[in-house]
Amino acid sequence: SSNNEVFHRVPAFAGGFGASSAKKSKGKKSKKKRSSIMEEMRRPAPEESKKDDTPQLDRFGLPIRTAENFFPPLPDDVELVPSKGKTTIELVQKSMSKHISLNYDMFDDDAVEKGSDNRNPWKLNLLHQSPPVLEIENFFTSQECQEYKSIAQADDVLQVDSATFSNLATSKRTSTTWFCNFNQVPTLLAKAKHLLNDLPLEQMEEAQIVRYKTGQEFSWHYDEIPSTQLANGGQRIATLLVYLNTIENGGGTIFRDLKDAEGNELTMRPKEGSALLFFPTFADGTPDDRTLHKGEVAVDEKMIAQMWIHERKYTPVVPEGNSHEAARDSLRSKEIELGYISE
Ligand SMILES: O=C(O)CCC(=O)C(=O)O
Ligand SMILES: [Fe+2]
Repeated sequence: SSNNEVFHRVPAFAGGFGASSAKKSKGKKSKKKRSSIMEEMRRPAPEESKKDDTPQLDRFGLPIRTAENFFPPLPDDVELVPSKGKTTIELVQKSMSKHISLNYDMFDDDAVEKGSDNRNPWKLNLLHQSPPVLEIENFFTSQECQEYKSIAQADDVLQVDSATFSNLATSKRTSTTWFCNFNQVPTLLAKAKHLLNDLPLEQMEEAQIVRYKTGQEFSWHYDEIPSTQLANGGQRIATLLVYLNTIENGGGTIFRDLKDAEGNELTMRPKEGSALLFFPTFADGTPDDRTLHKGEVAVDEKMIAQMWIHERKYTPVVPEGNSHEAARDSLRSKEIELGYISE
């Protein structure tokens, strides 16, 4: 199909590694050891062993991991500072001190984009202070959202391979992912570059468009990359995702350990054109375990465009032949069109 020149539709397991740092592994190990002994002690006598509520144990006698029990709780002394009150650019900048730089000059004191006369301005909402989680309202126009949805929906040829959960996996992802060629998504590239203070194109991972149909989800995970797989571009220092439609029920992006200003589990409800920006690791590549999150089970169909930002130059791996270089011209045209640079 000619669509294959534009993007490839691939099984949904790629992206979102559900990784764990050395620190987490240690915590997990001691936890599992403890519960293993507990399980041994509670093991039913042989004549009872057919009961349905017998815990499922693996060949080491450890409880079988599920997406819900795999991730250890954060230590009690970890810093968590929810957002209170209204967002100012000063507060955003302060909360971002250990992270990739934003283009602070483009915003006024109230974190509203300056001088965007005839369109809805970008507006930063600091959803959480430490770790920082930001919403960027009006990141995409409605028309841009439609355009990006159709990039994915144009491909009706290849089969979807969805469920990817096994005992060995830490996370379950049942959505469908389309990997875009850089030269097909100049708006996303130009806007990410502009927001992230002229971020080099080479640090951007392949853009993805993800669709969740009713009942589909991406369970708890970290966006960081496993420590054994950092050769290509190092860590993911930022996650940028753009919601392509507004959703009333289900499909939120939820952070397990973060609270909103009212004390509820921090949940971003998908809003057409809004972007969510958060940081799987600090700018130096140290994982930030506080950003454990999930894409909640969708009720209404949900679509997002997303991109991860790397520490260093990243070499694209999909689709075949994809390159940053091939996107230079379309990116430049888009930057001129959006008024980010002059001709
Ligand atoms: O769909 C969402 O709300 C979150 C997606 C996500 O966390 C991911 O793709 O890594
Ligand atoms: Fe994620």
